[in-house]
Amino acid sequence: MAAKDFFTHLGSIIASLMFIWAMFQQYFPYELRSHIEKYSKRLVTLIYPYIQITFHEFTGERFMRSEAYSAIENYLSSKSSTQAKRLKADIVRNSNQSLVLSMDDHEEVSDEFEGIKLWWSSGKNITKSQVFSFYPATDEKRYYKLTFHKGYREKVLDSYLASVLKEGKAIKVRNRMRKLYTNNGSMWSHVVFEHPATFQTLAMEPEKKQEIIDDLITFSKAEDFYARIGRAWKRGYLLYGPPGTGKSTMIAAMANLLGYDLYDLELTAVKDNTELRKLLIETSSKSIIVIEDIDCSLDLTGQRTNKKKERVEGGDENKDPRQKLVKEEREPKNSQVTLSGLLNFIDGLWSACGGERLIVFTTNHIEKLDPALIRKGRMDKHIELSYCSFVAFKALAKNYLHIDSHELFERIGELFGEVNMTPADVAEHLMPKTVPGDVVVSLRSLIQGLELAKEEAKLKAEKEEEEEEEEAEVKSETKMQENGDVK
Ligand SMILES: Nc1ncnc2c1ncn2[C@@H]1O[C@H](COP(=O)(O)OP(=O)(O)OP(=O)(O)O)[C@@H](O)[C@H]1O
Ligand SMILES: [Mg+2]
Repeated sequence: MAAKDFFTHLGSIIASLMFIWAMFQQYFPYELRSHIEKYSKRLVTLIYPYIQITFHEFTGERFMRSEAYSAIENYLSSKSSTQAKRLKADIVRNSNQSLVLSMDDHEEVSDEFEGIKLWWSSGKNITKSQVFSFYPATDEKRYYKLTFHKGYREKVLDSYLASVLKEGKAIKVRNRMRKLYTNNGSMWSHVVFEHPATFQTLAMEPEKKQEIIDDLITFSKAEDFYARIGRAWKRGYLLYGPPGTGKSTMIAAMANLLGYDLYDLELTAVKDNTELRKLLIETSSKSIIVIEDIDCSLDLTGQRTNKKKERVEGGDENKDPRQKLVKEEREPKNSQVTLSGLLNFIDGLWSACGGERLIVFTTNHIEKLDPALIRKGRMDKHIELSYCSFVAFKALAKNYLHIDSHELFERIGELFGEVNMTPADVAEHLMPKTVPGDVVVSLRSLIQGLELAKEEAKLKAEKEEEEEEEEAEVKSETKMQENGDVK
């Protein structure tokens, strides 16, 4: 730091000398002047061993804010808050309305990158505008200046700056206000996405939860990997399980974990494959595209598609189903969204526009889906969300009641081994009752609920057994009658 300061002072002394020189240069002959200028510049670069790069806030068009400038601003915000003495504060319009600090003009912060020391300073040029302006601020041109030793030129230009821009953009994404898009026909409309669900509040087996979190984080950081292997940067998740087991909650938690936007795609409102493609191309990078209840949205189970084709083609069952799908693609534009249209989009034709995207399908009936739709590579990860286990219940109890253990847990544990209850139902019992926060009331209510469910399950099983017996009896009677007839 001291060395840099020394050279900075030396630089300003030389600059002052050059200023004096500029005032008196007219008294020297032209040739001598150009020689002196040339050698003085060389002298400056020789004795001033630092390189400076300036990033202006506005470049090119007057009102276009430089992307690099705002990325640097974000990148420096954490450093500024710890190092700078004078700070500027502003509120970011994100879901938390958080305060973002940046260094004030003419402040300096230092940074380190692979052992290299660098300095960032902020400043502004004030130009006196001759024209009367309603926007006097535009006459102040802010900039960030990066200073580093010339020995590190390549490293800084090749890797450091790229990493600053990348991290700056990532911080911006984390701070931005996220959106929930829904489609009305072929148009997206959006509202601010403010779902409080997180993976911490999601009740499921801890190992399974951790595996999903790791998978998501790995995906979000794997840009280079996807580029190298030549795959579109996307990943498909299929969430399946009974209603109320946390599929939609998990999607919100995913969006909150990664800071992505959500596109809730209502397939039934999409007219055809062309419209589907248009909608998907309009989705932004860093987003999760969700198709809920895929089995209900459309009859994408394959059977109907084939049946439809059979009608068109005269029911040739031996035909390769793939060929059928290709043909169906060429059907008139008024046709509904087809399985093949959806498969094409998952296969990455649409993702030529780049950027990371997750595609999430949810269903209550995985067995009803066409295997082509859910094979690996299309839906990379299949996640089963199931009935509440005792471990998941403990997570809910901690979240809802702030307790890790209780004497009633033993009985609850036993009941969870005997009866199925969805996390949504368990959560309902744990919601504050007449006396808010009364743990015993909530736990008793859950025990009652579980016992009732057990009773119902028992009655159902008995009924089913009876029906089976009756059926068996009817069958044996008909068989006897048949045998009697034959005789
Ligand atoms: N695993 C869970 N952890 C925490 N809360 C849960 C969990 N599962 C369900 N819930 C609670 O139950 C409610 C309903 O869950 P959710 O909407 O996520 O279910 P779903 O699986 O999407 O159901 P459906 O198949 O009907 O769409 C949520 O508001 C949430 O509070
Ligand atoms: Mg749901």
